[in-house]
Amino acid sequence: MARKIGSRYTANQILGRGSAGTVWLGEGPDGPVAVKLLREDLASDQELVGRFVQERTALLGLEHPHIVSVRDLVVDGNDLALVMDLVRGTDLRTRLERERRLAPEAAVAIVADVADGLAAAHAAGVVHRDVKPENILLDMQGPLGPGGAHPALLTDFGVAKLIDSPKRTRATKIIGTPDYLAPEIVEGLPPRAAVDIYALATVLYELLAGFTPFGGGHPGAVLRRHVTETVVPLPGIPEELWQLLVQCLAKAPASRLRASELATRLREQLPLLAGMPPLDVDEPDPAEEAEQEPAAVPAPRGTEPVRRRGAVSLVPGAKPDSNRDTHTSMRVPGPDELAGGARGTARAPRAAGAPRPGSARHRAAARRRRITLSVAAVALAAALGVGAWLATSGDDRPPQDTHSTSAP
Ligand SMILES: Nc1ncnc2c1ncn2[C@@H]1O[C@H](COP(=O)(O)OP(=O)(O)OP(=O)(O)O)[C@@H](O)[C@H]1O
Repeated sequence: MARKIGSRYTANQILGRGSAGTVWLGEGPDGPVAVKLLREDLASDQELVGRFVQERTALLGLEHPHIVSVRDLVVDGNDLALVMDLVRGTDLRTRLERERRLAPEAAVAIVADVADGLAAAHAAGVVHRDVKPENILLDMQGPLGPGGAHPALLTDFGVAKLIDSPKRTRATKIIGTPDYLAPEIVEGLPPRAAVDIYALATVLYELLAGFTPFGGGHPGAVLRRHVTETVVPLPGIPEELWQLLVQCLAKAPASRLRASELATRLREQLPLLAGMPPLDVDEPDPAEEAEQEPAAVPAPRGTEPVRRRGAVSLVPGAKPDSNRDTHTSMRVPGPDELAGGARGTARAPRAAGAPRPGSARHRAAARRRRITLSVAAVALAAALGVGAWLATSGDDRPPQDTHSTSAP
């Protein structure tokens, strides 16, 4: 059923739902658009509306072939909507679910596109903060690139930051998706451009392997692995590509490549990857994961049971508006839980048919948890000895001296 959005747009048909609202196929004065209509409880939050207006310039200013541009912001009665370029295609999560693993050439081509988009955003002083397959759209009407990959566009720029509440984030929480969270965020540092590189390298690993390097099990264990564990090599991956991944998954943000360098280096590798089939990597064993999960993060006495999964809203207290398991709440893990977690549990991929390495406790479904976390900074700091999990509602812009990048 069609509905008016402000005076200039009509929303005609639902394209998809996320945790923040519903995306519609719409029509505007200049033709078809995608309209992200935020949930009513978000739209009625005056503080949030104020921030949308404040961030208007940054949101509307990002123009790049690999970024889904925001064309307009509509604040109209109970409606708060972002009007975006319409991408006719699918998101990368859907493709990955369908194919399980991508051929290296296609994976690298997609990630190089996203790196180009990030380079432009970082040069404009914007950090995405939520790079993940759900936020990468594939334009099926665009020309086919290397490995048969359609052009990839990064979407949802600045949305995580806007929807995140300063009141709550100033205290002790982070918004994000644990599988893709850079270690420095876990350590309480403000998110700079390098967090996007880490997240994008995680996406590349996931496209190649079929699972993320540090995911699986309890969200607290996932965060701990980002800080303490090293990524385990993927069988059969070309050495140069592996070195690139390792560099971009470095614990130290300064060691990671900048987005423009990453795009260039990835594209240099494309000829070597032409025709290579998807890597033959066996999935970690779900049965072993089920056995080991509880031991990794034991429930402390006298606390509520951990809620392990389930879609919840991006904003605490609001009803979920998603039919996908992309956000999960968790109870704050206590110091005992974190300190008592299993050691050396980073995913250990193995060549198909090789014996299991013994510590595979990762369910396929658990790999895809998209989680919004509220965590106690002090508790984690005590447990890890690395600092607090602090969400920052402060300036997300990368310091120009360390991570500014040039638009391609
Ligand atoms: N600009 C767009 N053009 C076409 N389809 C889009 C566009 N933006 C989003 N969609 C579709 O709408 C769906 C929901 O998008 P949305 O950004 O709300 O949620 P998400 O990113 O999948 O999840 P979450 O916001 O919970 O992380 C996407 O999966 C995609 O299929």
